Amino acid sequence: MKRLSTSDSHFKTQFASLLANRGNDERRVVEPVRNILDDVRTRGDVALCDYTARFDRLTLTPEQLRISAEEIRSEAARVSSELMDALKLAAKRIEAFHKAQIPQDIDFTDDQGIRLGMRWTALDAVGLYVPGGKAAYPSSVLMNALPAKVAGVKRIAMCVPTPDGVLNPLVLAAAHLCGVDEIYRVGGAQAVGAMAYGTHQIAPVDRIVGPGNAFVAEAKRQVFGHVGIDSIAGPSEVVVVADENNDPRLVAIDLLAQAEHDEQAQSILITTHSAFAEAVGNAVLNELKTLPRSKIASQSWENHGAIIVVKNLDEAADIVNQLAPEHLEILLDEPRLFSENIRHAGAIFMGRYCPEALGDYVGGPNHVLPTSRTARFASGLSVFDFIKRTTSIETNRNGLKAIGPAGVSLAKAEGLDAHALSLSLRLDN
Ligand SMILES: NC(=O)c1ccc[n+]([C@@H]2O[C@H](COP(=O)([O-])OP(=O)(O)OC[C@H]3O[C@@H](n4cnc5c(N)ncnc54)[C@H](O)[C@@H]3O)[C@@H](O)[C@H]2O)c1
Ligand SMILES: N[C@H](CO)Cc1c[nH]c[nH+]1
Ligand SMILES: [Zn+2]
Repeated sequence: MKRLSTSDSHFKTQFASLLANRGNDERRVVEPVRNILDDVRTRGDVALCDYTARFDRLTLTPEQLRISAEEIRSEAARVSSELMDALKLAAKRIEAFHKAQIPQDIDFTDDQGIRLGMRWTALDAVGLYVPGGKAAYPSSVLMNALPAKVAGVKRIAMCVPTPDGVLNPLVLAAAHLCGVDEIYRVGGAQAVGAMAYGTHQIAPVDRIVGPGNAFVAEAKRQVFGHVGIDSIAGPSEVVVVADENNDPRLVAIDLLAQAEHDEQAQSILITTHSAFAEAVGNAVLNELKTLPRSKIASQSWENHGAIIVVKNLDEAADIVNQLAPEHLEILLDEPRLFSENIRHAGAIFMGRYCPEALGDYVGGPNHVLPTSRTARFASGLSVFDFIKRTTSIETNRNGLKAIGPAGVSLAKAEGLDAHALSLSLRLDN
């Protein structure tokens, strides 16, 4: 863990190294992923079965890649009613928030009498990647599937690795709840390749969404262009801005809630109070003694964690904007006031009773968010990832007469005679 203070003369250098230290180093996986994708393109399902045997220790025939309706039903039936109710509450809130995102079409006639429009259309087929290597993420099923459903996507295919062949009942229950029944037990780059290029068993999709490890992220990067993708998700991050009126233990736990995701996750505390910073640092070490995922969390905290003591909240806001974190918790008396100065963050959690974990599960907004400082230019998963725009122009002779001559001039200036004629012949008509 790095301790930084803006009063320190080395702060700029130390902070620069903190900023640089983000994202998966995907260079080491570029070649292996390229080979896997080529192999899936060439050998299709046979390659999928080979990689599933190698990485997930599961021997399958191509026909067994898809999880059957009976397996989905029987696994989902094993989920307790308490968990089922929790899934339903989460689904209801996520669905409602994403429904509120549906944008309006545009359709108006301008003062030259030309009718202009823009229409939103859902994608035909999308592929959801649901991570399943180190941990299973039923909540990510809801976060990926529900915006697609709300957008009106007709076909939703889902890939999830099942290490050692173990199905996760809650993952399947979540998929079932969202009406997703095309599910394949394939993970990693091979799953991304199958959804992008198609195999005999898995028809190709138009866009692939969902988080995953470095292999998944790099595979999405390599298939981009052939299909759409949502983003390249890196390791999880949280920045907590807290004053000394917080319980250090709660702040420590919030930092560890990100750290326990992944050894590469990053958790940063920003505070104006150095004694409080010290107390949180100690509380983190204390909590690590009992946390079940302490091995992952302590590596993350040790290598990527930081505590930054600032002189005032303006400095804190400036640092947050430079970090552009995936998640920002504001544990202050007036969180909304502080948030007004934040321009770059994937999602903001305001108030001492609003930890990031609330948004991971049941808040409503999506938990698939821009990482590795990409919140400077990107946003979290939403209905917009599953719809696209088509624009339209409609005019009669009068409208063409009003604006066509300017088009002729521009076409001639570009040396495009057919363009110019396409307009002028009609104007002369
Ligand atoms: N941003 C989010 O919303 C969000 C949500 C959930 C999870 N996550 C992140 O997703 C990631 C999940 O990673 P994971 O590993 O647990 O699951 P995963 O499903 O992403 O990856 C597992 C797959 O990786 C492949 N793989 C493993 N070792 C390989 C190797 N040596 N060569 C080629 N392929 C290999 C295997 O095919 C395996 O099936 C974590 O980093 C987690 O933090 C992010
Ligand atoms: N915090 C993760 C996104 O960065 C999402 C998640 C899923 N389950 C728990 N957390
Ligand atoms: Zn989380």
